[in-house]
Amino acid sequence: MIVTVTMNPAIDKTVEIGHLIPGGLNRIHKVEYDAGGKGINVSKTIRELGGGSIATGFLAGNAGRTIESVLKDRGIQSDFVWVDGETRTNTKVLEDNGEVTELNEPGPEITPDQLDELLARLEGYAGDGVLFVLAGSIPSGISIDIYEKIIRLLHKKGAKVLLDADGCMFRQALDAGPDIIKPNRAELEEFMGIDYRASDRDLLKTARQLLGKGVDTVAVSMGKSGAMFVRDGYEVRCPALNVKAHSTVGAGDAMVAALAYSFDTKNGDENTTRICMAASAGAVTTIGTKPPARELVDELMEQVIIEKIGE
Ligand SMILES: Nc1ncnc2c1ncn2[C@@H]1O[C@H](COP(=O)(O)OP(=O)(O)OP(=O)(O)O)[C@@H](O)[C@H]1O
Ligand SMILES: O=P(O)(O)OC[C@@]1(O)O[C@H](CO)[C@@H](O)[C@@H]1O
Repeated sequence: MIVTVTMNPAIDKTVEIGHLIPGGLNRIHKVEYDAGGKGINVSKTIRELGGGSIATGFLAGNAGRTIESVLKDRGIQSDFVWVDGETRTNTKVLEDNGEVTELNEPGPEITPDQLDELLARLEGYAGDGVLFVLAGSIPSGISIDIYEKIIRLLHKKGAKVLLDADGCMFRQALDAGPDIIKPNRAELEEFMGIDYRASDRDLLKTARQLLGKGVDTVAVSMGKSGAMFVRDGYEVRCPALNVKAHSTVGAGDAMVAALAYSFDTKNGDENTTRICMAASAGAVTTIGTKPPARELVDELMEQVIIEKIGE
């Protein structure tokens, strides 16, 4: 069983404009709305891949009701804690050259009781064979060590955790030894404390260090430069697939979904790598943060090139 946890869901409003003029009048020629937030995107992609998950986290207001109904229409079970206020709307400004400017809102305020309610629900789902996906930012009212706390809580119950978080939350959560992580290049560079572009060798070295902290699998996503997958006895790098990019937002979530789906279906290392590369490339071809279709993922899996790395 997979449970996705989105503490801070969002309606993603993708607006397409020719070229963004900061400080000027920008006319939008297309608008697209999606039920988003990282864990929710993961649930949507798992569904497309043919798997199932329970989506949980916090929802609020009309935007929250819209998200809940989108999930229902897609056949995704949801169990959110309802809070006051309004789930955020995140605006993604997509220019003709493919560049995306993201304007992400902070999200509603969460009270200690509401957080306790979510933790109780997570504990209720936890057990052997259950994978929790903790993904994305946290709304106000919640401290940055929350992912660390949740990982410890879930591990006590025998569950596994896939973490996709950035900054301090990523660093702090590592102390609890998440089982699978998917940092992108920038997140890993920040973790390494470097302000230059890390080489593959640097990234590999850091990924190996993370394995030493109790992490079982590290997937480093590197945008159009591809990805690296590192676990004990399996170290590979894959160039990105050649696809017609529309919006890269959510590509990382599709990779997380493929990792979770692979864990749940006990896919081997090579198949996991293939489906991760294919699902993430497929997500790049879709409008807004829509998941890639399974048929496309199957086609793209054939094109994945897996290069062994390591010394
Ligand atoms: N232009 C592209 N062409 C092909 N594949 C791509 C492209 N951009 C991203 N990908 C695929 O998607 C994966 C994830 O991308 P990226 O590293 O940008 O994730 P991310 O930063 O976590 O994204 P997000 O937070 O927006 O979901 C890459 O490892 C790659 O496989
Ligand atoms: O503000 P966060 O939680 O870090 O990221 C939220 C978000 O940008 O992530 C998804 C894409 O990965 C979008 O659906 C959503 O708007």
